[in-house]
Amino acid sequence: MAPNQKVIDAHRAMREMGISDGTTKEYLKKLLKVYDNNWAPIEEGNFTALANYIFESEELKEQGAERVNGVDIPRDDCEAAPFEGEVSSFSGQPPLKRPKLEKHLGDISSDATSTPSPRSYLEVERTEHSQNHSKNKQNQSVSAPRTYTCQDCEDLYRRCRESVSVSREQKPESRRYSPTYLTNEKPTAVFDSMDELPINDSPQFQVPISVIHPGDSSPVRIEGILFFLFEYFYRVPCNNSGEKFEDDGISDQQARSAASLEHASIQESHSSGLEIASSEIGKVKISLQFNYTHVRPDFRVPDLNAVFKMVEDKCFNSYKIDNPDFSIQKVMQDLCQSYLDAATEINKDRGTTLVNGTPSVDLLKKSSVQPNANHVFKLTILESSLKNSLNGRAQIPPHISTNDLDFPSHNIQPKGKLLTTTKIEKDEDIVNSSQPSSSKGWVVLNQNECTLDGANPLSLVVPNQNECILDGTNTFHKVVDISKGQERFKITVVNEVCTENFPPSFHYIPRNLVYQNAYIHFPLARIGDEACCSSCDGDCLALSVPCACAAETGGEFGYTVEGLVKKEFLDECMSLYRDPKKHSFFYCKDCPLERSKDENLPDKCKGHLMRKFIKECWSKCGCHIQCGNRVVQRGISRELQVFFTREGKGWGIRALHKLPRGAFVCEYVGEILTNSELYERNVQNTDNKRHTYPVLLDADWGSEGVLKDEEALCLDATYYGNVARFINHRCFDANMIDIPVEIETPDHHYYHIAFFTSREVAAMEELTWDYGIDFLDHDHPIKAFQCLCGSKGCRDLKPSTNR
Ligand SMILES: C[S@@+](CC[C@H](N)C(=O)[O-])C[C@H]1O[C@@H](n2cnc3c(N)ncnc32)[C@H](O)[C@@H]1O
Repeated sequence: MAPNQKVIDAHRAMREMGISDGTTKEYLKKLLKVYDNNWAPIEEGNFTALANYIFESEELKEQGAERVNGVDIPRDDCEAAPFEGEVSSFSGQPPLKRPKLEKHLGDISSDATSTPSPRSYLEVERTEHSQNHSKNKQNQSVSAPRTYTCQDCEDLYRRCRESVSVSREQKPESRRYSPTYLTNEKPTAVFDSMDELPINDSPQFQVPISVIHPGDSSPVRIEGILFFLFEYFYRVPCNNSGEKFEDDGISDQQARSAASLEHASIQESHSSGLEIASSEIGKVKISLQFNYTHVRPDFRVPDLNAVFKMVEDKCFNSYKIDNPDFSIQKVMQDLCQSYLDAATEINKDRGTTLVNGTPSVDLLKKSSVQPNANHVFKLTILESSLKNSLNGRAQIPPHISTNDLDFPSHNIQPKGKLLTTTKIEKDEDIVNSSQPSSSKGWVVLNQNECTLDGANPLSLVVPNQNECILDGTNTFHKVVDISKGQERFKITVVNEVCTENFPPSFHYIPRNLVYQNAYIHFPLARIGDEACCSSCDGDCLALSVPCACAAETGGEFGYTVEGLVKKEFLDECMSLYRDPKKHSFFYCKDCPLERSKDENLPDKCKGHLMRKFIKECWSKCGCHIQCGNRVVQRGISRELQVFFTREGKGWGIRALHKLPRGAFVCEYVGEILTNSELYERNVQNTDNKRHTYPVLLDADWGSEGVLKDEEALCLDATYYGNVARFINHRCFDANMIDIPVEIETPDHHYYHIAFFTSREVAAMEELTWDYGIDFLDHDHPIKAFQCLCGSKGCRDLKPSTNR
């Protein structure tokens, strides 16, 4: 049988990184098992997931054994490995009771309190996370280990990665080719504004297991961009001489048209380098230089715009940047400006100190560029500036902040790409494009011409990212990006009200993560042809007859071409909320919620409101990621801000710009827990003084028969969550509504909760949601907060001291 083309491609990509065919074969087999033979996540980003898997598995081997959460496991398949953290099923006190149905204006005197509520959103008083952690630990230590089977490979791989990420905290990261597909670990961004802040209650509990998100793509990495820049700078003239380009996403046509553009003379370039960007006042410059004595005779300096265009195309492909304003030139300018900012006035103004306190001038003297030596490119990058230019999706390479890291450097060879591993020393290279002395030509990003105070300013300096800005009165605080670069737009945090600088610590995650036992497994084989549109192409919304993915919404797509929820659909969803009696509730025969309260003697199901789902296209569909039926999976597309409310509700969120009705704001993201796990968590934390943030995923429990515990799920954003955890409650006329969205799986026990505006929302107006709390339910084990929503139809009729 002829070898599969994908297998060939995988081997080729790995070879380029110096990985032998034997090694590739070994790990590719394992990874295919992990992904149920789904090639899409493996192929993504030129087989990034495979490269990471190999590097990290090899790293583990070097440590002597593969370990899962600290426990040695057999190297081959990690089978039969017990691991810490498995907890036997919990039984004990009853868990949280669901709030009863909300009342609405005009219906306040109805008997709605006796009807069930669609959602649960509860407050509990808690103290530090650390208590939680220690209790969890105690609990785990007495639990029975579980035996692994092959079916657990995916989870196992993720757990293996967890142990890797733990060990990374103790030693520098190494040989990490690019960000992983499986993102269960703590984000590796260097500039971690929240982490830099003086918060001492950082959550310490077990890191949850990641869920692969359909919209995953490699985060933008600056060194990746620079590599592309080298590549195309050199390759344009190569093609001119008739050599064939390797296929890496840039078409021959593109390359040829770039190659045919006007070339400058090589001599000119050598004498001054080719300047590609500079800071505003021109003090910091980036130029491409090459040693013409070694370069091929056909080498001509290409037109820079053509090179930029090629790199941008490459970035669009590799990083799925969908910002039309993305520009390499802008990135490079920001790089220069950030270098200058970081090194000079800006840090002084902010009173921040550079992490590396060595004056850059001294460092530069040490590493001035030698004519024929390995040339290095060094810079200092401020996260905020770079992220701006990439619309918030940039990730500063982790090696910038660590010592002794290896990462593949890009040697340009006449015949195309060759990736080698270059040792990176602190205060040394960021990008080193030098090549072995036997090589014929090289292209270097060189900061030779940078001058600050007359000295060559080459240095690696990581500025403090605690960008809390304090005015004279100490009442205005601003955190640059609470999402730490994980969302397309940065999400600032401001307090114009008091001196509370920032919300209590939590881990920002842009997508849901499995905590432990939740059964989230999406074999593509489970998605039948009727539940996807494999024959579609491009944008499904442009079809004259809607495809199969519109079936869930009655044969019409839920979204308009502008990306808004359709009026009719939104109206229906809102009426379901406003007047739930008109719509059906379902009553489980064996309600998982009641079961989790008392397994032996569960109460009767109180009922769950059937919800209307939107179904988005996904991996098995043939359409493009930009298809109009993929809104939630593309993530936050509006500029949001976390701000301190004046009414006493704590932090809330708002949009910086006006939002039309039906606009997607954000998804409710948190850890995916089973109901028992949530119950356990709450029982353990009843004496603590912290809020919990659970939301049930019960929108379709009725259609499933009897749900097992691991299928009855909820989201908890207490420790891991996104910006949605700051959305405050409003009893009546909230300006957002939550709609269940099916993306990865037609099984509705796991789905996404997406917030859409229920009316036009003005810029800077607080975004609110009706949690569905029954403030009159005095039997509820957790006391509801005193509502300060201020709406005319506020359901909290308790006498208030604050209102
Ligand atoms: C999901 S959090 C919202 C963010 C929260 N304000 C914060 O500072 O982190 C839910 C908590 O916010 C507070 N909250 C939300 N809506 C409120 C309201 N209408 N009135 C008073 N407090 C509210 C309650 O303490 C509630 O438990």
